[in-house]
Amino acid sequence: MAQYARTKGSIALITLTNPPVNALSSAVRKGITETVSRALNDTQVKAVVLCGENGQFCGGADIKEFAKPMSGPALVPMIHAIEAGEKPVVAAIEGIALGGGLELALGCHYRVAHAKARMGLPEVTLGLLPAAGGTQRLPRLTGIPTALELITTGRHITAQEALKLGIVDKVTDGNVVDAAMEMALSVIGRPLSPRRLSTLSTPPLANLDGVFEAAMAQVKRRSRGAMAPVACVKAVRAAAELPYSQGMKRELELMGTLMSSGQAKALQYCFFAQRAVGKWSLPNGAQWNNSRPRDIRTAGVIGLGTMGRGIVVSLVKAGISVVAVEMEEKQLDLGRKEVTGILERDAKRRGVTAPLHLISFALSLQSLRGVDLVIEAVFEDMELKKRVFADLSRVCNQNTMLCTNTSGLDVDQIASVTDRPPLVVGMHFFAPAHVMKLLEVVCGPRSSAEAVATAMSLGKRMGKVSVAVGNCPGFVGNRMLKSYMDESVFLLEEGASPEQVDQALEEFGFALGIFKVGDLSGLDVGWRVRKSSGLIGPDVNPTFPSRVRQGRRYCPLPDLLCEQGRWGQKTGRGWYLYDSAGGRVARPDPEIQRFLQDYRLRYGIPSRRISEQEVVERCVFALANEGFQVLEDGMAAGPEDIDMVYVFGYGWPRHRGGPMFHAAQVGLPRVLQRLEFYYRENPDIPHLQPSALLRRLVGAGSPPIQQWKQYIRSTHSQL
Ligand SMILES: CCCCCCCC/C=C\C/C=C/C(=O)SCCNC(=O)CCNC(=O)[C@H](O)C(C)(C)COP(=O)(O)OP(=O)(O)OC[C@H]1O[C@@H](n2cnc3c(N)ncnc32)[C@H](O)[C@@H]1OP(=O)(O)O
Repeated sequence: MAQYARTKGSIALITLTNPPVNALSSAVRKGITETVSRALNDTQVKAVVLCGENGQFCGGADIKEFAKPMSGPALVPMIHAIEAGEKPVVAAIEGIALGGGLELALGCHYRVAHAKARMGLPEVTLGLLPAAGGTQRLPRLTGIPTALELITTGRHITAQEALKLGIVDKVTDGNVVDAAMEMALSVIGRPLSPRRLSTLSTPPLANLDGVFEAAMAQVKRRSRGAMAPVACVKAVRAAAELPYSQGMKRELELMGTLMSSGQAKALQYCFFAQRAVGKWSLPNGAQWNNSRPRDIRTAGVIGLGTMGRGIVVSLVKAGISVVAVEMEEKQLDLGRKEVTGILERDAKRRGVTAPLHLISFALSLQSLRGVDLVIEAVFEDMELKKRVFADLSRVCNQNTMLCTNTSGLDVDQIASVTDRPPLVVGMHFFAPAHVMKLLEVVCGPRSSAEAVATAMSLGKRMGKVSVAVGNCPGFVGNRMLKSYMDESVFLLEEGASPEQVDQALEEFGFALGIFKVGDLSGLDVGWRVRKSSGLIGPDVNPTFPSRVRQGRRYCPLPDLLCEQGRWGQKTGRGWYLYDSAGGRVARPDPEIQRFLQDYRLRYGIPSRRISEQEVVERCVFALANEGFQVLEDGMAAGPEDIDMVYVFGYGWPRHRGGPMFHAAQVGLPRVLQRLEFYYRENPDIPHLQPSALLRRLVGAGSPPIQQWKQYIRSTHSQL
């Protein structure tokens, strides 16, 4: 898995061969070890060039091997042998040099990169650190602040930035192997000691303590509860304070702790899950690799509210020409201003020109006649959406794909008013749509494979993680969210405060607690949905609203709050208090405490002390329990799909893998036992009743998450 050739007489060319990214599997490490030794021992060879086949230098360690016992030569001595060798070794970096791939290149004496190459040490995103000497060599080369930033964020850099930072010695537009050969020939005979990074000292830095303290504070703030960024700071500190050999010991020690951690397993699971969700399939056998997406060049967006604006920006940034339609002139002008502003700010940040020429604004659906695809983003109201789709069906070319950005309405019902149900799919974006990475692609029972393929691929083009989901109320994300939200308000009834629930969830790792999220997105949104679904209406006694609706426990607290005009940040008051309408800083509100006490008194609900454990278990296990039901109902293809929906759309802490992975990590028997306990205590909350799939999995001895699909008994799977 490393080829050896002697070229130009005195140059040995070693080529890594492990498609698609030349990951450093045990076979590749063996190949490199053997070929480097051969080159160093061949008296005809004066210099060595190391490259990767198929335009990729190296994607780093083989992540799949992390789950297995280590075999074959280790990376550290392999890289050390290259650096310590008496012949110059030049890395020819094309495509990518990531993780162990960049560490390998840092062990070489010179580095030449193609202008389009990208480099980085992304181990932190996998719950690890660059433990093949990366934390020790990079600070010696770039200085501590740069190394700290690159290692703790895992950010990829371009060849140009790498050149500026001194990480590569030369950048070429031409053939990188030829340029590396040329460099190799030119350095033969030059002293190698100054090129051995491990022998150098880190460049001096004033206020070392201050720099590391600030870095530590920053990583703790940014990635709450994640271990790897903290370990990365510690490892770089070792480079600054210890001789290389001791720094390497510290690097290994820190890596040892990370490698065996649940966080690393969760993050590596996420890496593969993110890729697995792109491999969708439908019950009729159509799937990602046998269905051709359409080439979308022009799109229409209807509705320029918050969602529509974000969708326009996402499409335009993907290079698609967009016709943005609003029915009222005032809304259109507002939308135009907002969209233009977002694109201009983004372009300024990136030092490019805003692609405003790609957008046109219109007041009539007629302007959508010739577009390839339309995304409707009007108000979440079935009758309104049906009217829009019936109109689109009349106005648009017969072949235009019609997509609805609904967050939970029946896509098939919407499709039924058109003349082309096979060309209708749901594209559920998350607010703000130009920022959030998740796209739920809702496959209606009549959506064609071509339509699904097109929506999935369009999502990818817009930089989204597209997840195919079934057509049920709330789809995957919002359907599960209901159990989670219900639990959080039930906890308030029983004695908790919004800040107590939020704190427990934020300590668990959520970016924001559920009540802060509610205030941010607007409490009136859910209020409207509850009204339209019949949960609130003329039958409900306004002075003493019932706590049972549609046959299950119901908490009227959010409705009572909305009736008081407490709609969240937009009104300056919600579950929290804000300085003014639109304020962002949440403060606990004593009025809410009184409101909750009065409520409990009125309904005779005894207030009790609720532990952090109960908050997390009831919210998170209820969420996962609904996830099992989603799987059983065939609305998600597998646990990975659910987990990616939560990681990319709902602020779920990535280092906990997703709700389904978390359940597996906690242990399915424990999750089952806690749900049984809470259900016994609250028999009026059906979503606490353990799902049949969870019971079956426990009965089968809790197989690994990758095998769960075998236990699903869905008879009408939509995926
Ligand atoms: C007691 C303790 C002892 C410790 C001893 C420690 C010794 C030192 C150990 C380790 C140090 C080094 C660690 C590392 O290097 S960790 C890996 C770092 N590299 C990365 O994180 C890169 C990951 N890959 C990517 O970011 C992307 O894949 C990409 C940018 C390379 C390419 O992107 P794209 O073109 O979009 O393609 P895909 O992402 O779809 O990937 C294609 C295909 O390739 C698979 N793949 C990619 N990278 C790896 C990899 N590093 N290992 C294994 N497989 C990889 C990917 O999964 C896709 O395959 P598919 O899932 O089957 O579709």
